[in-house]
Amino acid sequence: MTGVGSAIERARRGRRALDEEHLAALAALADRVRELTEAVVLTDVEIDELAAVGEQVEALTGRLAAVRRDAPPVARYGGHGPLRHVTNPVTGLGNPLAPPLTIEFTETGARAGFTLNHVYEGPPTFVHGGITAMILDQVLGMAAASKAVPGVTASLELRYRRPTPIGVPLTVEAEVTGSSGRRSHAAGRILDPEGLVTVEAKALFIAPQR
Ligand SMILES: CCCCCCCCCCCCCCCC(=O)SCCNC(=O)CCNC(=O)[C@H](O)C(C)(C)COP(=O)(O)OP(=O)(O)OC[C@H]1O[C@@H](n2cnc3c(N)ncnc32)[C@H](O)[C@@H]1OP(=O)(O)O
Repeated sequence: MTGVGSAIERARRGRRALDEEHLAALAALADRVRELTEAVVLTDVEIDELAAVGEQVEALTGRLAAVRRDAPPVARYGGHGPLRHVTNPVTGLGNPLAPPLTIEFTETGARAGFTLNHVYEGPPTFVHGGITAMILDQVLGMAAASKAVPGVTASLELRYRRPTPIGVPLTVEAEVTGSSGRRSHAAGRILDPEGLVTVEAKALFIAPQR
């Protein structure tokens, strides 16, 4: 077996699934680490306190790393449905880097409401463009996977129309615009609280060959 498709399938099959209780505990830990990350970004404590907290965090990292998996786990959310990648950097409940977004499927695609804090800041008071690109890639990809053919991103085109603000409710939405064979096309956008488009995206997803 060669090719990206079989590599993805082999990797998924080899991952150990978490039960609901374990997933809930991992998600709670990831939430605490999100709070820690925001506290690091905004802290104004003295240098000695920074060093002291750093030592404590190092000790906690050692406790978690004491028993390691070879690769991140998968789980069925709510104990049913498909195996999900619980450490996806956009939606993963178990990944502190993920905001995380809860994506709903719509008639034509997918959408999510979310708010980003200063951890995701690029230009002062605005979201980093790489972060909005990552979110759009994921949501367009999920729209394509649910309404057309699941695939990896072959191209992603972005238009940054206005800055995306930090700390306010945002919406991301995507719809499938076409599909043929192994290819799915999707379009989407991020909207600010007034409904103004901040970033527009178009993407092509291709189902990898086995
Ligand atoms: C088991 C499956 C699971 C899949 C998973 C599902 C996940 C459920 C959704 C979750 C949502 C995730 C959303 C985030 C998804 C990432 O972030 S994926 C990570 C980023 N992307 C990558 O790493 C992809 C890297 N690239 C590749 O692996 C390969 O280039 C690809 C895209 C699989 C294509 O390779 P290939 O199958 O060998 O392609 P090839 O036969 O050359 O081309 C096929 C056709 O597409 C066209 N094409 C290829 N590339 C392009 C392009 N960039 N632009 C235009 N046309 C192109 C070709 O011209 C060709 O057309 P035809 O000749 O058929 O008319």
